[in-house]
Amino acid sequence: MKHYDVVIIGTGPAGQKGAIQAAKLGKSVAIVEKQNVLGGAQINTGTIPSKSLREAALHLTGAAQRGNYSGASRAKQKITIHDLIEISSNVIRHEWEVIRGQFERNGVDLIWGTAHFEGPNLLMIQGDGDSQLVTADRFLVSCGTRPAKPADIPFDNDAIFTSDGLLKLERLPKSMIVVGGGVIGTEYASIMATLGVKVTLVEGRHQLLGFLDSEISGAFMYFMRQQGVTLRMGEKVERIEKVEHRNGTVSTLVQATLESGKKLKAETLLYAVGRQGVCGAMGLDNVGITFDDRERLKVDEHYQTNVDHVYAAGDVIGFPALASTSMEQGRRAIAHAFGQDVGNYNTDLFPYGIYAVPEISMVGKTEEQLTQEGVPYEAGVARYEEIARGQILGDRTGMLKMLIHQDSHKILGVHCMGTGATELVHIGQCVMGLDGTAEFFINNVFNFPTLAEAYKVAAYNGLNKLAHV
Ligand SMILES: Cc1cc2nc3c(=O)[nH]c(=O)nc-3n(C[C@H](O)[C@H](O)[C@H](O)COP(=O)(O)OP(=O)(O)OC[C@H]3O[C@@H](n4cnc5c(N)ncnc54)[C@H](O)[C@@H]3O)c2cc1C
Ligand SMILES: NC(=O)c1ccc[n+]([C@@H]2O[C@H](COP(=O)([O-])OP(=O)(O)OC[C@H]3O[C@@H](n4cnc5c(N)ncnc54)[C@H](O)[C@@H]3O)[C@@H](O)[C@H]2O)c1
Repeated sequence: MKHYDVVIIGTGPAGQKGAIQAAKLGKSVAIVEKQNVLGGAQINTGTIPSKSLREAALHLTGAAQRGNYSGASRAKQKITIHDLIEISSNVIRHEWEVIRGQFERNGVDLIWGTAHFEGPNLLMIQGDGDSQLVTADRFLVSCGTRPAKPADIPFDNDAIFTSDGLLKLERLPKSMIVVGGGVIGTEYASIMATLGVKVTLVEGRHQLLGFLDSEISGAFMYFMRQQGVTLRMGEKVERIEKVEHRNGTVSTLVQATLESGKKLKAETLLYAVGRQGVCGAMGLDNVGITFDDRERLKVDEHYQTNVDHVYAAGDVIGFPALASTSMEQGRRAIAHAFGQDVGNYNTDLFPYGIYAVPEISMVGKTEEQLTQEGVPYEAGVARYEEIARGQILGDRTGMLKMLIHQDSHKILGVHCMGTGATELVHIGQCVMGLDGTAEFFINNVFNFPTLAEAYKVAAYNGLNKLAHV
């Protein structure tokens, strides 16, 4: 039986970074994966495929340049699902090679199979036809989550599907009901609308992406409607079924019945109301670790569970459940497990990137939070239509808002929507992390023409308003 310093369960972003960190510390490390592919949801069903699909949709429909070239920049008249999936498959294949190469170069043992704890330090790995036992001093549980799939919904991966099933569609549908206006629902609803699919989005709350600054989420809802998406806000789906539809010929449609009694019909339905844990089947009771009703593990600030030698990171520990945060959690968990100090960790400066159409990103506080906390601030706003690069790109709708402390002029939050928002936000994040003020943007020269000029314009705008206070 082989013994390791640490065994990691799951090759998603948390597991990958944990494994490499352990190897860099000179530890013997094995990583276990139950699927027949590397990379977890990040590479295979979540982040990478959805972002590749978005890029393909923007390119093939010409939507990215629509402001300047109207319909003329459409790269392909009839877009098929194959066109959309092709780029995604290439990126995924490349990512598998990158991860495999990193494991090989760093001496990480990759074991294919499903991990199950048989005792506090003993793991059974059930492979395809064979099984093996390994022991380790420490463990990192980074097994991720799966889409929530209530038993009363007739999922068939053809007409009714989760975000995993959407990637296996054989054709681009004419219409789609999207249930859930969280990040997955809004990203896919806006991507599908860009592709010309008639989308109805049903969300139980009255605001999409409620954690965003309300000016941004309000503007985003406006743009969604402009793209033709029907938003059914404050409505809950009660029942989902397939029904016969007679319109000359007989076809089958999906029908969603809302609590309000409304019935919606479409060719397809994407169910995106959150994710469910998978650690329940891992034998954690043999180690003395408990989990909640959504199979999430509780950890302390070092990602240590209630059993000292078992750490957990990534989606399995719940919020914020992002690839970006999972990577850092995995690295930090392993560093702590082996007594390595990794310094400060400013969780207040996590950025959020929403890859919808248009793209949205934020870091720091929203206007609503600052008002509630009684922090005096001013908002400096720049619109892409007054930024030369925004004009060149043909993005007439983008904006960047910087929240500036009224007295110290420190940056308290950055909220951005439009081309490049998810990249642009990091400039603000750096200035915030280094305790900078709005004057930084005035007193430094930026490349021109760039979207980064929006920071300068927003700083001028905010400071000018403050000059009158
Ligand atoms: C549609 C979609 C889009 C997303 N977009 C973004 C985005 O744009 N940006 C972002 O930051 N995040 C995004 N996310 C979230 C991101 O994908 C997850 O936060 C991230 O993948 C979680 O990483 P993880 O390492 O915790 O787990 P996962 O990536 O879920 O990996 C867990 C791995 O563990 C394996 N495993 C589970 N149980 C066992 C077992 N018993 N034995 C062996 N192996 C096991 C699984 O097979 C899996 O490969 C998106 C998610 C979805 C679904
Ligand atoms: N760009 C990104 O960072 C990104 C992209 C996609 C996914 N993710 C991650 O994936 C995870 C899952 O995302 P998600 O969107 O599935 O979950 P979510 O929990 O973020 O959103 C689910 C939404 O569905 C609504 N809802 C629940 N039941 C409903 C019903 N019966 N009828 C109508 N609406 C209902 C909820 O009010 C909520 O707004 C999140 O943790 C997210 O962080 C991140």
